[in-house]
Amino acid sequence: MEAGMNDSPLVIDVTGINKHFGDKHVVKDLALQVRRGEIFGFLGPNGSGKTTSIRMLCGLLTPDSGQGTCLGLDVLRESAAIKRQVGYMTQKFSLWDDLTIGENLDFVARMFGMERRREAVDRALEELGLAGRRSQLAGTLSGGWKQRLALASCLLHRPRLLLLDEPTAGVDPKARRDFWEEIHRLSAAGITVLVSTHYMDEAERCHRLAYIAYGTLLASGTAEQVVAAQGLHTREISGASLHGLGEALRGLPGVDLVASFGNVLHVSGRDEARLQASLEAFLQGKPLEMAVVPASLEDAFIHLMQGSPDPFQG
Ligand SMILES: Nc1ncnc2c1ncn2[C@@H]1O[C@H](COP(=O)(O)OP(=O)(O)OP(=O)(O)O)[C@@H](O)[C@H]1O
Repeated sequence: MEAGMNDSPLVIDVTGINKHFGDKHVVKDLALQVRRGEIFGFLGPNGSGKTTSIRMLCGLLTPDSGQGTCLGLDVLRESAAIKRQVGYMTQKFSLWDDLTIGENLDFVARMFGMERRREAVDRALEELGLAGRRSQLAGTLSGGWKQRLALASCLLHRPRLLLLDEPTAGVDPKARRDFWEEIHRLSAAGITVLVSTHYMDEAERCHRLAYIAYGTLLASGTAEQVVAAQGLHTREISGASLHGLGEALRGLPGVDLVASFGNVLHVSGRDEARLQASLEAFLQGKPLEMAVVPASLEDAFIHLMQGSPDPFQG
């Protein structure tokens, strides 16, 4: 978290939030506090309730139970007012391909019933570096520029809270980096950002993050805190042939998880002495090397995931 952010007012402050769809309990007792200007990441497997949580926080979906505020407004009773004050970028943001960039923004401004639309559209174009492309058809933009336009649309009505649902899915690395620079600029200007992602590098760019699996928030904090809370000790195994090694290592005493990272394996466990003893015995005489490395955020997430069986399966 940035220096001083601990004193910033809470923009999201909810507890005991629940949501069911039929007999599926998809968000369970969610408690979340996010401060002004913070970039807060939501991570977790598909179907774990990230989108549903975001939709409840921005007033698009009413929780079955719970309490709290978003932007100082009651999440159960004042959802319409919340909706007007947040910017929400959905997973499959939609633009009108056969309208120009300027027309797309003007259309959104009309939907929000904004006054001085021209001014707002000009400002949005300027702020996101789209001014030179005002007359270009949205359908001709690359993925990265489309996403930039979608972000500009969400910002038109000057929201104080941005909710971004997997905003960079399918966008190339350069465009993803630019997008995150923009998110950090917005954060520095006091806009709070709640963002869901499956990318580890993006998780590390958040001030704080939460890991959700099957509706339950399993961990939250800075990336360092989330990793530390898992209490993992990690060894990196490298060598000429790692083929089949993962399977052989899983199940050894002291080995809680094995994860491949390119040409190396991360082998982790909570009991360092048992992990070390098992690996030393296993590796003896084999053309493999072992090094002590810090557990990564991905190791921590895999560990969290392993401890959380999918209640909707079998
Ligand atoms: N409107 C709905 N009606 C019924 N079930 C729903 C509805 N919306 C979501 N669900 C179910 O709720 C669960 C949580 O879905 P949600 O989209 O919130 O997960 P997610 O974490 O955002 O997943 P992903 O990473 O795939 O986007 C899933 O099992 C999903 O099928």
